[in-house]
Amino acid sequence: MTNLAAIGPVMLVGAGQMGLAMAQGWLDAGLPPTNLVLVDPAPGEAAKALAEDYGLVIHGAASGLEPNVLVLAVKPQIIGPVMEGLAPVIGPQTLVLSIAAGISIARLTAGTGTGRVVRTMPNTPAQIGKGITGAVAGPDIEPKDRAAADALLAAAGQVAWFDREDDLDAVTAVSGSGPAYVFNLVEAMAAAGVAQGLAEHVAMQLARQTVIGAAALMEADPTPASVLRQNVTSPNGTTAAALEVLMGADGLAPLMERAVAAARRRSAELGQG
Ligand SMILES: NC(=O)C1=CN([C@@H]2O[C@H](COP(=O)(O)OP(=O)(O)OC[C@H]3O[C@@H](n4cnc5c(N)ncnc54)[C@H](OP(=O)(O)O)[C@@H]3O)[C@@H](O)[C@H]2O)C=CC1
Ligand SMILES: O=C(O)[C@@H]1CCC=N1
Repeated sequence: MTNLAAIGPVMLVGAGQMGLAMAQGWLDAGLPPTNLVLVDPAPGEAAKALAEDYGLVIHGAASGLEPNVLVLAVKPQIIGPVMEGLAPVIGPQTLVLSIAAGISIARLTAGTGTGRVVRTMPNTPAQIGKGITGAVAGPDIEPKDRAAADALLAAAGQVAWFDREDDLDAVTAVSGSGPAYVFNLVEAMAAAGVAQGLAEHVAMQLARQTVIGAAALMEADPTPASVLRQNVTSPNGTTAAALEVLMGADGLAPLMERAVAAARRRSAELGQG
């Protein structure tokens, strides 16, 4: 694996939720803080705290800096003008990584003036090195670019490369947005516990630790999720009663299918600008 220290200066444009989660992953994996520059015209408290902790500089604009890797972590809605403003710092040495939902390689190439682009879709568990990122290489990506991109993305967790760019909208809908579905599951389980008479804080403790425990069990044990589910399900017991509802014709599977389809549609729409 490429040593992160060997990658050279990395410029993160957009020090928001996802950009900072990735930055934390890179720093934890050995990117020297002196090789990381943040660009954000109005950095929030979390960006300021990270900068303070690691001695990072936050620039209001990118002028004058020449990164080897430029990471676009702004909202898709403003990426056009942001790319225009970055023209002075993008040179032949610059590898561009975008994490913006829906923004195609064609738009990234046109906007940055380089085909050395990688379109990616990470997720927020990147912050603790447990994310998963989907990635598609642009037209002028060479093996050394791909290795550098892979090293940065791997610092945030697993990396899955795709040949078909279209797949990235589906990746966005499953794993990019996916952590929110799991957090919403915790909220729903806690609310259901309250409806059954539990105190709110106890219901939340039970729901949260159940999801944490189940995720940790999946990480420790490669047994398929369906078998882990069956291991909980005593014949004719309480879990079977609940799963009859959850796995029914109008249960979780069709609901999740609709939710993921909606996210995929939105990803495609964001790409239209
Ligand atoms: N959040 C997530 O889980 C994921 C997000 N993404 C993608 O990451 C990108 C960022 O999303 P997210 O982190 O959620 O959004 P945030 O709003 O948290 O982060 C975007 C950051 O960019 C800043 N910003 C605004 N204008 C500029 C500018 N001109 N130059 C530099 N920075 C600027 C924003 O500042 P201000 O708040 O002041 O506008 C904000 O701090 C999006 O494209 C999204 O699709 C991808 C995967 C997962
Ligand atoms: O909600 C969004 O649009 C971004 C992309 C994936 C997760 N968050």
